[in-house]
Amino acid sequence: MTGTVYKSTGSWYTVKTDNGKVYECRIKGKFRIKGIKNTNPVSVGDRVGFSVEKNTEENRGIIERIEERTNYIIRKSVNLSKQTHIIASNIDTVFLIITLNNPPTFPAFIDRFLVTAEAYGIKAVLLFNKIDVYDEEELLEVKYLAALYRKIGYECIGISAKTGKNIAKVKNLMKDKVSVFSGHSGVGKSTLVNAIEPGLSLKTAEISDQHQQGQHTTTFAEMFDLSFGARIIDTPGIKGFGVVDIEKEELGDYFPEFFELKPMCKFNNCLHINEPKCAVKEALEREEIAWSRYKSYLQILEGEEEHYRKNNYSED
Ligand SMILES: Nc1nc2c(ncn2[C@@H]2O[C@H](COP(=O)(O)OP(=O)(O)OP(=O)(O)O)[C@@H](O)[C@H]2O)c(=O)[nH]1
Ligand SMILES: [Zn+2]
Repeated sequence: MTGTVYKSTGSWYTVKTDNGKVYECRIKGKFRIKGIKNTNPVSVGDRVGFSVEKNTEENRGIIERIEERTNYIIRKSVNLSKQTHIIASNIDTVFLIITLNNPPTFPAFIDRFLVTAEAYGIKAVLLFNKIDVYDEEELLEVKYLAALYRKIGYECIGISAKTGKNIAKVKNLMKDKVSVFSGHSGVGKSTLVNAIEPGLSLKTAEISDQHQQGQHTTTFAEMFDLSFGARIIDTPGIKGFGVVDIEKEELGDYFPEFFELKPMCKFNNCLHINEPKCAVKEALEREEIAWSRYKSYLQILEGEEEHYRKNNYSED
């Protein structure tokens, strides 16, 4: 039998077949995937092959194999074993919910999030929430930001989880896909999920300082079926949508508008800092690339973790 892992509690995995039949499965013996040093061999979102256990309670199974993952998001282990914990796998879209204020979501944070999504190979969509309360000036800022990120290739939608504005568009993007919702605490994740699927309440967690990641919370990701053929993975207690180690040389590749220009840089290993004839810096001077993006790039490159709570627009 084959199915998808909907829930994992450490030793038991809830697996749903394509016909909707649910099995509680275990793993037999040491079950390891080659090349991955992780604490959990099977994660929510995995497609698995399993056998139904005979002579036991009904709907029990043993997982025998995992299909290759298209992607997965991770958390570093809290102890120093250098192991990683796979939070979830096979994600189609990750939605970042953004508000200008109450709470503020700064471009540096958005950029860090997008870099992570690029590194993971997951499509990212930006949702600007609470547009019902913005004044004209704030709406202009949303428009500006949306235009900035659309130009790079990211889908952007202004929404109101409260009034229902553009929620149908979000649902459309989610149909037949597996989605994850992220954003700071208070941006409206719970309200949005409830607008999308009334009655479903998730324990959606804040994306927060990576410094707080050490504060271990023993909660587990879980996948939910929605009424319109979409699926959501809820990641409660997981601070951050994961941490990826990115080499300095590859960071620019996760800024799509930089990556596109890289072949035109004089040096093929150009870091776009002080190198001569750098196509990225030239585009920056012509204002074809946003300065806020370049600032975020330099900050990530320098490993300045603190900056994502500051506003890269302010003149400093
Ligand atoms: N005006 C307005 N308020 C909203 C909207 N969406 C959410 N809110 C309000 O924003 C506050 C926070 O919303 P939540 O849905 O609890 O935010 P959350 O992201 O789930 O927060 P955490 O659970 O802390 O992660 C609540 O008071 C909501 O009523 C919106 O579109 N417009
Ligand atoms: Zn360059």
